[in-house]
Amino acid sequence: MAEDRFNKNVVYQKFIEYTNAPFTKALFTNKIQEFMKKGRKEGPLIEFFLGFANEHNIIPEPASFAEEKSDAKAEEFRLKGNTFFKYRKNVEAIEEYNKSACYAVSKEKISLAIANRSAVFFEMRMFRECLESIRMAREYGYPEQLKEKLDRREAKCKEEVEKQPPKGEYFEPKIDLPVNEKIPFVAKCLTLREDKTFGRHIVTKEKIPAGTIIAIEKPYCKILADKEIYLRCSNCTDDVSYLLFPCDSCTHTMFCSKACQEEAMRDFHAIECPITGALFKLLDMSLRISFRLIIRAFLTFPDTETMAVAVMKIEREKKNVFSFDWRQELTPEELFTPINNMRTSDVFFNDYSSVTVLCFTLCIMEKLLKKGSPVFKQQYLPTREAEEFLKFYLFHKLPVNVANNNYLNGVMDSYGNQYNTMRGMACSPFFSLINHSCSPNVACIPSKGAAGVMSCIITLKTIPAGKQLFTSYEFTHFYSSRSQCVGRIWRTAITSSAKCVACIKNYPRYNILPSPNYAFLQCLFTVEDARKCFVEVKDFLCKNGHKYPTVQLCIAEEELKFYLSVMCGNISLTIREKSRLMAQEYLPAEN
Ligand SMILES: C[S@@+](CC[C@H](N)C(=O)[O-])C[C@H]1O[C@@H](n2cnc3c(N)ncnc32)[C@H](O)[C@@H]1O
Repeated sequence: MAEDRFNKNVVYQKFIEYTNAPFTKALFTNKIQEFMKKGRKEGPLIEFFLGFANEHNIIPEPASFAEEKSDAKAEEFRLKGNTFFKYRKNVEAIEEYNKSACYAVSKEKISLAIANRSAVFFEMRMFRECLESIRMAREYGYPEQLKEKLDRREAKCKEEVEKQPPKGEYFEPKIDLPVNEKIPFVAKCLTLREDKTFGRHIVTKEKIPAGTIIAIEKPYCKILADKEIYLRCSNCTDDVSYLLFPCDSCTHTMFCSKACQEEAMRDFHAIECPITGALFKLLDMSLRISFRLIIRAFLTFPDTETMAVAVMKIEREKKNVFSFDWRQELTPEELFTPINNMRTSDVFFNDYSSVTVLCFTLCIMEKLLKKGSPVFKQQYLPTREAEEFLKFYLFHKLPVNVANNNYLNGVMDSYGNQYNTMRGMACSPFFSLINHSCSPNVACIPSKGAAGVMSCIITLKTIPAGKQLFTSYEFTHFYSSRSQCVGRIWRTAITSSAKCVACIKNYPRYNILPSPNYAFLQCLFTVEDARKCFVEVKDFLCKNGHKYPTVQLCIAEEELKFYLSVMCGNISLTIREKSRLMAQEYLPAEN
């Protein structure tokens, strides 16, 4: 993805050059200061930035990022996949084959790519997955003259499946405490409070022991990490690379079922499809989920005028997740209400660089929607007033959206790096009410439920009655320094006066966990092993929590998340394959 990073930088780099050049810097500073002084009239500021971007031709046309499907390109990716496969780089091979299917125009090329994918699953001894890919290759019209090869693979696969134990069941977490009557996905003892220091926040009315599952929530919106787009379903984010088939129109989107494809079309993809190339090249993951939240906001309403009126009412009423009875089916507008009413600190708008980045991002997104997505333009931008509304909505909601997302998958490796295991980001109405601390007492682990990926919230520490819940938005004190907490204005907008106990008490930094590499060990644990370890670690945290912070307790908190993650089947193909190779190298042969 180095190429993508470069492209993202090209646009931002151009802006940054102007921001730092003496003459334009003075111009920018002047405009931003004016905005800060004059009771925050954002109109002139937005117009200034949009005019500037236009005049200096900073943002390329969205169409220039579009990548046409082409059988020739598809063949290139398939051959690249073959090379990876030859050198046993299996996950990379699957990625290339899926990419090949995405770029292919003809059904035959799609079927060839998918048939090659089945060969990789065979090699990885994932026979059930291999059979799924064979079935799909046939559906796409695998050529008759090559049929024999596929038939042979299928027959061998069926033999192997017979020999394999049935697929292990994953643990479907349940809330460990009595649940809120009206919000069955949240424990009853959790309640919403609000004050000047913390804004809205969640407090427990009763003591909760460490290792307790306190909420299991369906995210309102999710997005895949860049590196996952040819390995996971764009809609449900599940790790089902053997089931993926391409979007009919764009080259960056795959689905695992017709149901997911339809849901994605309804929720975001009809708008995003013509600009997927630009989205990946211009926006990082946290901005992409913010963009998707904007799209979902519009799609909640038939037109911009209706939306503008509804948003005013929604903001006046200030409803949140606790304002609804979730036992009933909520309307799209009701589901959207707590999301629209998410908040971030106002200090964001007092910071020169945050406002500058916000304005750059607004310019990019406005252009993507206005020039790149005909469906959006036709439905939501028919008049000047509608265009104005979009700009204001972007300006006010982008900082909020960015501050209210969380990573999906938080198991760190031994260097405190969670990117290895990251599937993407999510935004959920209840979890977005939990404030940040570098010494968190809760964490969110993705789990699988009947309705797709869920955010499972678990306590890491015993929380006394009356105390607030905190999660870590980025790093904890044991991986990173204090300055990384208070300095993260763009993401959290936390002022130095905000109460983060780890920062106030200057909790120590331990840096590295002792295990060789957590992420890659996941596969060596069975669900049963993980469950046993989970109980032991939970017990350790409950008995020793009062001694916090110690290195053992910090490790135990990471372990708790790790074991729950294994129990929930949160093991990506990349990690599974790395663990398989590690096991081949280090463990005695089976026979
Ligand atoms: C995910 S929301 C948390 C809920 C938020 N307090 C509210 O009122 O909706 C993130 C925002 O909460 C605020 N926040 C988060 N952690 C905080 C803390 N430790 N102290 C004070 N404010 C915090 C910041 O404004 C941040 O942008």
